[in-house]
Amino acid sequence: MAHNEQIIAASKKHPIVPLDEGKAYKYGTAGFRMRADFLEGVSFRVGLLSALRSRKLNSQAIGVMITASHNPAADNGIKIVDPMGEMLEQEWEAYSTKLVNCSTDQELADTYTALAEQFKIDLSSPAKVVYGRDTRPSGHTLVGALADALDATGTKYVDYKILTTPQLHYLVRCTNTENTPLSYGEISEAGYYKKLSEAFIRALAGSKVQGTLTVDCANGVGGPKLSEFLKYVPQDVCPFDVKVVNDAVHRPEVLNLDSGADFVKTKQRAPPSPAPVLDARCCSFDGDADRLIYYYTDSKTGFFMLDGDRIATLAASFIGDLVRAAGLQEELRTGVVQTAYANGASTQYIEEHLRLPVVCTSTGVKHLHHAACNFDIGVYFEANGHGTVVFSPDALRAFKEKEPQSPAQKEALDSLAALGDLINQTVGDALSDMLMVEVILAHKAWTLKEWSTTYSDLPNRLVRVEVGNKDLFQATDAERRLSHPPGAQDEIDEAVKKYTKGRSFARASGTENACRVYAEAATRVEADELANKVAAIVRNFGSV
Ligand SMILES: CC(=O)N[C@H]1[C@@H](OP(=O)(O)O)O[C@H](CO)[C@@H](O)[C@@H]1O
Ligand SMILES: [Mg+2]
Repeated sequence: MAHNEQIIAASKKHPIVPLDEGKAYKYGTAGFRMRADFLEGVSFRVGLLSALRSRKLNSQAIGVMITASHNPAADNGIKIVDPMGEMLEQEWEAYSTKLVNCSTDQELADTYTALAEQFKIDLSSPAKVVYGRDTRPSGHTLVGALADALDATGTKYVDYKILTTPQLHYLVRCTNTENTPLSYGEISEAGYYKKLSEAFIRALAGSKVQGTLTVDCANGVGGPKLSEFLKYVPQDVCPFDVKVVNDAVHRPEVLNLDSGADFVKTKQRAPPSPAPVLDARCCSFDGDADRLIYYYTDSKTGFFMLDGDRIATLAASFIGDLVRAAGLQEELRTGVVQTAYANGASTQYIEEHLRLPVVCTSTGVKHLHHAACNFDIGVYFEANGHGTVVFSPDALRAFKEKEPQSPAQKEALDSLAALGDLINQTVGDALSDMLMVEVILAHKAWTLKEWSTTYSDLPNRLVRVEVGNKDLFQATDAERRLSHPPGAQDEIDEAVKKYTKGRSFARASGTENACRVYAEAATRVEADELANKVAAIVRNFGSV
């Protein structure tokens, strides 16, 4: 039977749920993400697209991750991962949207064939897809639909079952680099733990992690995976005292409930359970373990959060010092990538204190990742805790091959090489980022309080504004200004002018049906006032 007939037959088992009039499925910032009962047909169709993509890219393996990250338990989502573990190329997001929105099985099969023709894809060539899912119960049905699409298109596949999102990215890259000079690691979950634990010990280079680290896993997949990782850290060689909390994966209804990195960042407080312990070093993962936020509670000043901006500045400062100690500062360009949501004080600290260049990109990690790859060492984090550090092939080679002229230089080169292995090169990874932070704190012998004094955040406010049609709002200049509707940016500029250290911008959200307004200023009162004024401007322009 030709692919076409098989696709039509298999598709009947996984029909697409029609959306309300005028609505369509869309491959957004985080792939397709919505209530899980809409996603079975979507998953099937994503399977078809992944098969095409693999064949288009000379049979390299494509990844599919089934997760809705920090969303409520009833949601789920589907994301496609490109061969080096990076996010799906943007142009193909549109093709997947097109395939998913076909209204009949026949139209689906025809669109599949048309795409194959458009890209001159030989449908009899080999194709491979590897996939995993988070702990949501709906994941079962969704991988079933995915596998049916892969069978119908004669695609080989590996089901890695339950994984964190960054683990799947790791496995995709390992699969496609096996037996090459770029080999990224052993192609297994155990390989991931081995690589990270070995690099962690090397990067610590004898420094000791101080005290207990409490890790809130949002009752998601990060819990069991962190516990598994810890078995690979020999406590006699490397004492690492970790308390894993909120790891009730057997109770799907509590996933992301009052816990996790997104809760901590948006509510600006510690999870209520377990009860916060004064001065304890704590961090939170999100539901699929690709975001990380640190925090502590001080007896006098209360809750203090160290978010993505803080992690970026910590990493940039440490790595910048190592690059200088290794004598590589002329050879390798180090830089930091942020979005407009980064606190202005962090940007100033990086530029003026660390003397490193900062690039601002649009929201969404794929934009940051791309910009970070233009540096030899690119540190990127969104304020929400999603990010990583990417090293160019030149940088990795220099760490391994440069002849050290002194023991101190050798030590710096070894540390950089270890960080190159420790830090996930494919995507932000809560576990790997956490180990990086722990290494840096151990080397500096810093508590979270010491880390938090490097600079003071400007008071800021993020507001969500409901508007009739968010598409009226079009942004430019890395989303820092509005080009449409006409006149809106002039009014925002007028408002901002009145505030000391004032900065504010508005943009349409890429994940929700709303606009977001960010404002910061010298004082809390001014930041709130500015945010309210700009929100009022947006509301006004959005109501026409
Ligand atoms: C202000 C903010 O936090 N925006 C988030 C949010 O995007 P929006 O386009 O702002 O809805 O979701 C994205 C995907 O998770 C994340 O990358 C981004 O940082
Ligand atoms: Mg996530």
